[in-house]
Amino acid sequence: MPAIEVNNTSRTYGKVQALNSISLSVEYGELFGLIGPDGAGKSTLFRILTTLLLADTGTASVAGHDVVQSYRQIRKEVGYMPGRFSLYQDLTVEENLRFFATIFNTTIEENYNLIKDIYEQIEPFKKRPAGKLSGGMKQKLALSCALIHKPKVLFLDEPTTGVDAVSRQEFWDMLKNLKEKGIAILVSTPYMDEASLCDRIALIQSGKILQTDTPEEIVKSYPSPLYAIRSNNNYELLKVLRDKNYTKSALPFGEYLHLATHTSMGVDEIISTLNTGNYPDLEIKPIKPDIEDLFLELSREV
Ligand SMILES: Nc1ncnc2c1ncn2[C@@H]1O[C@H](COP(=O)(O)OP(=O)(O)OP(=O)(O)O)[C@@H](O)[C@H]1O
Repeated sequence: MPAIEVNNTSRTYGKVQALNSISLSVEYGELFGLIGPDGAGKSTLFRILTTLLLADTGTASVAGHDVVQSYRQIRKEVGYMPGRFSLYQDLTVEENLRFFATIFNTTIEENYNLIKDIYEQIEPFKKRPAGKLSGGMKQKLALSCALIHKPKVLFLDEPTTGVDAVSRQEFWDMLKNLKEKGIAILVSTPYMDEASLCDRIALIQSGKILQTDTPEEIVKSYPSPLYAIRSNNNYELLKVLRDKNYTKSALPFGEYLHLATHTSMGVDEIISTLNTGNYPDLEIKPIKPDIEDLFLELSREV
């Protein structure tokens, strides 16, 4: 039986359809990413799976227990790191951890093995109030607190939002170690670059899952030839490209434009359609799509 199973789950808030018939399953030892922008419905799904919110329709089970009938059992067996860290700001690092251990009827010592690698990094600051920690340290403490009762399933809602790049990388390394211990991990993120660090991902937008697969397969399913283009006037170039009949989509991506074409074209062929005098430093190269390209492609179809 999967660690998490969701079948046709929907939830509305008034007129807002936050989740629209979501289905997914996550195995033990799997790191599963829920990838989507703000407002996609990620937190709503987390709240349903951690038994804090009821779905309107559909069924879901976590660690083999139904989220409605066996909510007490689920609360004992899962760890949850909500979007905004759930730490007590006035309590010290050590007091926070002891508090979470106590409410789950355990001790720091009993499960120290599971959090050792993470907690060791913040232990030098154990007398510091949680409110005075950096973002990266808060994140490590929140993860330690979510793990202290040895959960079978871990829910992490945007754990890396607002955390510096080095801490983000360290955090993903920690998740890899945890899944190797057999814990199922459902993690949400708005950062597309983090998607490739998951075993499988679901792309979610406006309450709907657009696609579920491994990051590699998701990227492979991108349907068009793709080029990165840069010039001294990307704004105008974007408008020009969007008017070409070979263009399927043209979108800004940092300092480049990503151009998807209906059929495969040589770089020279594309250049020959542009008034190159207007773009003295034009640069164009075929590229492999990444998850963000696919996400935007799928979003266009919704
Ligand atoms: N309590 C609520 N009352 C009304 N609407 C809500 C409530 N909670 C969420 N929503 C709406 O439901 C939709 C999904 O929100 P949700 O918080 O699940 O998304 P999210 O992907 O987690 O994004 P975020 O990171 O912004 O929280 C959004 O349109 C949001 O405005």
